[in-house]
Amino acid sequence: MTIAVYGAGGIGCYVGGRLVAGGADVVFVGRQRVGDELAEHGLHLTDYLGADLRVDGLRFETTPAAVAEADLVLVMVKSAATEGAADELAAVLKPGAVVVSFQNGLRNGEVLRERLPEQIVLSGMVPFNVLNKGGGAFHQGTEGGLDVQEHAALTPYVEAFAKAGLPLTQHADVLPVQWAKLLLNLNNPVNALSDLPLRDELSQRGYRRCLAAAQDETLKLLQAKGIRPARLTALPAERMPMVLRLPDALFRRLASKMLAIDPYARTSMWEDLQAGRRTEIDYLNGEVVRLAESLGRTAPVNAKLVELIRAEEAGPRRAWTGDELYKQLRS
Ligand SMILES: NC(=O)C1=CN([C@@H]2O[C@H](COP(=O)(O)OP(=O)(O)OC[C@H]3O[C@@H](n4cnc5c(N)ncnc54)[C@H](OP(=O)(O)O)[C@@H]3O)[C@@H](O)[C@H]2O)C=CC1
Ligand SMILES: CC(C)(CO)C(=O)C(=O)O
Repeated sequence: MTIAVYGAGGIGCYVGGRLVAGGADVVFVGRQRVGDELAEHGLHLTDYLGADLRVDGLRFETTPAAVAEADLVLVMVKSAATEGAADELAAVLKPGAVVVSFQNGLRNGEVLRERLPEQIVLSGMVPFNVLNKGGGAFHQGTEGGLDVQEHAALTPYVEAFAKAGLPLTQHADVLPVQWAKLLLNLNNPVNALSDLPLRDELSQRGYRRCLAAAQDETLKLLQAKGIRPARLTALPAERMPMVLRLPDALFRRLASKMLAIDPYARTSMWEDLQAGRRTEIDYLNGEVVRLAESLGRTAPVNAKLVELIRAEEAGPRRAWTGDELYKQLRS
């Protein structure tokens, strides 16, 4: 059984590398620059629990043809690249292959499904953070395995993921899981605008109030739409904004688990801005704006975060304090 990682970047190299370390047959498809980096330094995986793995002898390819024989394809490109990846996969994949989108946002599975009618396409979710440290080193900074839409076709792979230390949790209805993750990802722009590691950012009430405002707005819309987000954290999603607004000392005492984040961890949106790439803002906070529109409402806080990230993408960049940002979101 061959597993392909399609889009070998932060998440792809980490998840694929763990699978190889667990004994799975994995082919990585990604960019030449990443292949060169891995050829020069090898793949070095660490995690917040102290795991430290060196993975050698990777099969790294740069063309879609490399997945022609794959039985399971893990799609791990950024959301804006999904359409292109789907077209490439459609030209080479064998019928019946299983394709899982392990991407943030809600729509990637749909985009893949439309273009891959002969394959089994499932939506998945990565709850943890991976920092690309450069030189072939990738670090998992927060806890979690992998979540995925339930399907019998996944049965042959369950053991490989368990051996990789990234067990698959299957969900009959994955949409509430995706929305629950999206609620957490509403912090991505706040983190990117703060220019701080996640733990430093979430330690400050100013930034937490920004996230709480974005989550409150989203929760009201989800309620109107009849969607109840799944419970991914110790705290139900509905109670998160109230806890985020607590003063720092109280927050540290009552929500210490939320700060149990590796000091290096950042968000993928911060990484995108840092690398001068287009971010996934349209697929995260932009999704909330679209939900509001579909209900004949508005989502001003999330719309403002979209606008601010657009401005950062165009440059020049600046670091916002929590209070400055909160004022902007409320203006
Ligand atoms: N990083 C994280 O901590 C987390 C990320 N996620 C989600 O996982 C997904 C992947 O994120 P991440 O790993 O950070 O992204 P990266 O940008 O690090 O990795 C994606 C890689 O795929 C490459 N790529 C794009 N299109 C193709 C293609 N058609 N064929 C081959 N390679 C391609 C990209 O190259 P290029 O840059 O040249 O386009 C890039 O190297 C996103 O949806 C993200 O939101 C979820 C949880 C945590
Ligand atoms: C894990 C989390 C929420 C934060 O790193 C993420 O999904 C991301 O960075 O995109």
